[in-house]
Amino acid sequence: MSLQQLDAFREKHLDLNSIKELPESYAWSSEDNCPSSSNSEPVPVINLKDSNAMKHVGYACKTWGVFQVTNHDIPITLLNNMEASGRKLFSLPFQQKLKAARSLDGVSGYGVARISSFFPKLMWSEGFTLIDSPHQHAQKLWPQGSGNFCDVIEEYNKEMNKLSNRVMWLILGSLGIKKGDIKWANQEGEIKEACAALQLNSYPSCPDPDRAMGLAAHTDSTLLTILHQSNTSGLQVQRGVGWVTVKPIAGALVVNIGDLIQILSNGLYSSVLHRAMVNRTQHRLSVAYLYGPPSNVRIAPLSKLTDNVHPPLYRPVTWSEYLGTKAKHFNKALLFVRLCAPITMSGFVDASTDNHNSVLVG
Ligand SMILES: C=C1C[C@]23C[C@H]1CC[C@H]2[C@@]12CCC[C@@](C)(C(=O)O1)[C@H]2[C@@H]3C(=O)O
Ligand SMILES: O=C(O)CCC(=O)C(=O)O
Ligand SMILES: [Fe+2]
Repeated sequence: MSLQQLDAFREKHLDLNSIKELPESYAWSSEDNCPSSSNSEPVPVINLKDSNAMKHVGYACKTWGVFQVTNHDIPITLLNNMEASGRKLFSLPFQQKLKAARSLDGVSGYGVARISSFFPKLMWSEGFTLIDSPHQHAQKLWPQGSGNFCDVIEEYNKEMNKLSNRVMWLILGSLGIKKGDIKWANQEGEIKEACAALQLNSYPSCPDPDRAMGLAAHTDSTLLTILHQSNTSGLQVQRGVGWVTVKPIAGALVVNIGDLIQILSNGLYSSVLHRAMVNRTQHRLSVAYLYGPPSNVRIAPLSKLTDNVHPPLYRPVTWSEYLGTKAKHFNKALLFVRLCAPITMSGFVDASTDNHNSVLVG
C-alpha cells in the first residue's frame, strides 16, 4: 500500500477501539438495521456423531441454509488458541495493523470488509483475511517474532479443511450424490486441492449498538463457511421476513451454505443471507473458514440433479470468476451466472424471487 493510499484509508476508517460516540458515518438507518424476530425456532444443531446426521443436514440445508455442528472433532484447545490469536492480532496498535493492510486490488491482509463499498455507511468491524501462508503478514505485524501465531493458523486451516470436506459430503450425500459423481474428489471423497480463505473479524464494543452494523447482510461466495463465533452472540440469519440470532453454543461451530452450493445443487439448497450485529460491552471476535473448490474446477449444477423438467439454472464458473463477479455485483452475483429466470405457476417470470432479474434472462 502506498503512503497516499494509507492516508486515504486512515481518513475514512477510524480506529474503532478509541471512539466514544457513534459518528454519523457509522449510523445505519433503522430500515437497514431492522430488528430480529424474538420468538423464532432456533437454528438446527447437529451432532456429527449422530447416525442420522446426513438426514438432519439435508433438512437444515433445505429449510435454513445454516446449522450448528457439535462433536466435530476439532479440539477445543485449538478453537481457544485461534480465538486468542485473533484477539492478539486485533489488539495491536492501529498503526501496526495498517502495516499489513490489504492492498487496493488484493484479497489478503487487514482492512474493512470488502463489501463496504456497496453501502453508504461504514461497518463497525475490522477484518483480517489470510490465504495460504500467514508468515508474510505475521512478519509485518510482529517484526520481533510472532510467537505461535502462524502455527495456530496453520493447524486451524488443516483441521478446518478436514471438517469442511466431511460436512461437504454430508451435504452432497443428502442430495443423493455419490463419491464417483464429483470428479474433483478422489475415490475416498477427499477434495485434495480445495481452496480456502481464513477471515478473522473483530467487532469492538460499540457506544450505540442499535444504530451500528457489524457486518452488513451478505451471502458467502463459498461452497460452505465454517464459523467460530467465540461464544459471543452477534450472528443473525435471515428467515422469512425476520432475522434470527444464531445462539452461541460453547464448542459448537456454525456452517453456512454458500453461493457455490446453490449453483452445484441447482438451487435445491440456497445460500443463507446473514449479518453480524455489535454490542455495547463485549469485544466480539469471529473466525470464518471460507471453503471453496480447487481453483481450476468449474462449478455447475450437478448432472444428477438436472433433467428435462429441471434444466440447469446456472452456467459453470470457477471460484475466482465468481469472486470477481461478486466483487463487482455483490448480492446480484448469482443472477449474473443464472441461465434462466425462475418461472411462476402462471408462466410469467417471477420478479419477486430474484431482484432485477431482467438483466439476465436468456
Ligand atoms: C474468499 C473470499 C470470500 C470473501 C471474499 C474472499 C476473501 C474475503 C471473504 C469475505 C469475508 C467477510 C464477508 C465477505 C462478504 C467479504 O467482504 O469478504 C466475504 C467474501 C465473500 O464471501 O464474498
Ligand atoms: O462475525 C460473524 O458472525 C459473521 C462473519 C461472516 O459472515 C463472514 O466472515 O463472512
Ligand atoms: Fe459471511
